Amino acid sequence: MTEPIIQFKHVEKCFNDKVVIPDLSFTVDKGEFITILGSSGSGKTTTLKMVNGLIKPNAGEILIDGQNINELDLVKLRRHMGYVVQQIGLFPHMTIGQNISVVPKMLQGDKKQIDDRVKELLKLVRLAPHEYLDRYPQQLSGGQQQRVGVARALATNPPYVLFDEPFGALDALTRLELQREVKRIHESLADKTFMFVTHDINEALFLGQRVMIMHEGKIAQFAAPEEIVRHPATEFVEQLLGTVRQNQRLWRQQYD
Ligand SMILES: Nc1ncnc2c1ncn2[C@@H]1O[C@H](COP(=O)(O)OP(=O)(O)OP(=O)(O)O)[C@@H](O)[C@H]1O
Repeated sequence: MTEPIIQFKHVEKCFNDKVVIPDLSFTVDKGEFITILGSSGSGKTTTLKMVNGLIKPNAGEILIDGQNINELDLVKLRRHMGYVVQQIGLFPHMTIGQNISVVPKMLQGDKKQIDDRVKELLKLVRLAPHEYLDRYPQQLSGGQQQRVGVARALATNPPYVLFDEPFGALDALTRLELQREVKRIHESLADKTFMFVTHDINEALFLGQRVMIMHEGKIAQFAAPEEIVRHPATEFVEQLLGTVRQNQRLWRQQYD
């Protein structure tokens, strides 16, 4: 049974009188992994930031677990939403263990429980605790830092995790490795809702159980990857898919 957990109803967002999102409606179900794909400036980050209340819409309704976001305590809401971004922002003077435990320490006092949780999270993102717990962020590679970012986002066991282009700055192989990890983590943690913004079509189709394709602030298509590939709903979606096909063709011409 599907259970709506994030709902946008006729949401509009303007910046300085310019309408960026004219009329956005969609529903995400509990436990889904949604990717949001679109060209630069199509409104992906704005949409994600409206989910955790960092940006307020000008009109329309946003419901989180059935409750209007305007009626929620935004500080509490954000503690229930992990957030992973490209500039992950680890505190340089804190160890990896301390970085992951910042918010859990604010919320509860039990040191032993928090220490155990941090170790469990490091294992989940495949960083051996005995090796990484006491290191400082600058002693980690970019990919390892992003793993810490994912662990930190999961530290309070949030029901939702939002990702904004988290792997955009990583090399192709590290990126692929982390995509697999995030997919595995989502599968291993029951009922967590993931929303993941990317402009990489391969990443979007690989990770998303459903992919929301945005174009100029509107949804061009919101469907399972197979459906998008088989039945692109608009010319824009066709063009996006065309970029993958073109790459495949070039690859074959050059090397087959
Ligand atoms: N704080 C702001 N003030 C004014 N305009 C903004 C602001 N934030 C975003 N915009 C504009 O809103 C539009 C959508 O921006 P958004 O960051 O949501 O796009 P995006 O799809 O995430 O793009 P990208 O892939 O480049 O990050 C853009 O035209 C952008 O210039």
